[in-house]
Amino acid sequence: MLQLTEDWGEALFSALSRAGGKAFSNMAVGYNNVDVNAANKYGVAVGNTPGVLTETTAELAASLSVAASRRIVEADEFMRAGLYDGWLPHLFVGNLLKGQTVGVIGAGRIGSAYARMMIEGFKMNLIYYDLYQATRLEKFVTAYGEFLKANGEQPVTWKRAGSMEEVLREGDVISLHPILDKTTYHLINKERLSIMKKEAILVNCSRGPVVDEVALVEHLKENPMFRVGLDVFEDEPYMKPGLADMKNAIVVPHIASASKWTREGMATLAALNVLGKIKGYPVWSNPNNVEPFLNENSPPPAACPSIVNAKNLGLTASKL
Ligand SMILES: NC(=O)C1=CN([C@@H]2O[C@H](COP(=O)(O)OP(=O)(O)OC[C@H]3O[C@@H](n4cnc5c(N)ncnc54)[C@H](O)[C@@H]3O)[C@@H](O)[C@H]2O)C=CC1
Ligand SMILES: O=C(O)C(=O)CO
Repeated sequence: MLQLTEDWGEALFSALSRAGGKAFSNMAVGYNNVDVNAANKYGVAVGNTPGVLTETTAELAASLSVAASRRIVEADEFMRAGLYDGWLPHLFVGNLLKGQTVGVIGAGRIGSAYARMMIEGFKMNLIYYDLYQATRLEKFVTAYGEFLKANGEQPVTWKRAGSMEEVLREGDVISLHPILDKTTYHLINKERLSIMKKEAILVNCSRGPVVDEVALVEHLKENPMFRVGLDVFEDEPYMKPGLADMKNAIVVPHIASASKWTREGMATLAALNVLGKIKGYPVWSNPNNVEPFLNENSPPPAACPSIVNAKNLGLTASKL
């Protein structure tokens, strides 16, 4: 069972295979640290831990969105420094979320859960970009909009953007939730930052290299009302020079999945991936529904919860 901080490629899979190893599991849903082709070559099953991180990670993204919008960290530092002198009309004025547009790039499990939180919680309108249509999310926003309208409130709306640039231009708060691969490396760069609104909020709880962090530091310097909330960094555990000095950046150390329930669930799924393969179990048919593996009152199904290269290795799917 491995951490997402370890890079697994040809040399390690070859060594694992020579030692008789047949299975490996990341204790993470993202597996950009794993060379799956190399694992395929040596016949090693690669597990991950989907589903148990969804709400916890989305909640941190929502927390960063609110904290950045309302300048909570700056205000906290000001208070602790003994600088508060009494109420002032212009003290830490931030952005109202209600009625604004939330942009989501990568509307998969976490991106969709985050979108719902911002829509239900703050009545924001949605614009999203993904390679695939997020049908369930669209249906939810439509139904919620109708509910609000029936109650005499302004309905929320959704739009699937034809390009990422459309989201960047229109979003007031934009949260990044794609996987990291070569299509999403430096997805947010100097040019794309320049088309965002001057007072936009950018949140990244996906992977650090999705954002060109050097370009981001420059952008933060030039646009003091542009704010970011970052859980992940290009060269973890380090930050690019200058980022730590920026008042308009909130930075936390890759804690988006750090709730007790989630971390226990991740450990359980990772262990069951490996154990299941050793026992010769088939692969669970729906890795988006891993609840049956997490019930403390009944034994887990006789299956590996999530093996990402099951098809490549010709592993059988569970009929459960
Ligand atoms: N900060 C943290 O602690 C955590 C970070 N993560 C990161 O979040 C990622 C997403 O996790 P899930 O939502 O569970 O995965 P998911 O697979 O459900 O969602 C990823 C979405 O990104 C979309 N996508 C892929 N390439 C894209 C592109 N070029 N442009 C736009 N969208 C694209 C996919 O179509 C998919 O809908 C993970 O791969 C991981 O890297 C996940 C959990 C915790
Ligand atoms: O599961 C992941 O991808 C993580 O980043 C864990 O925090």
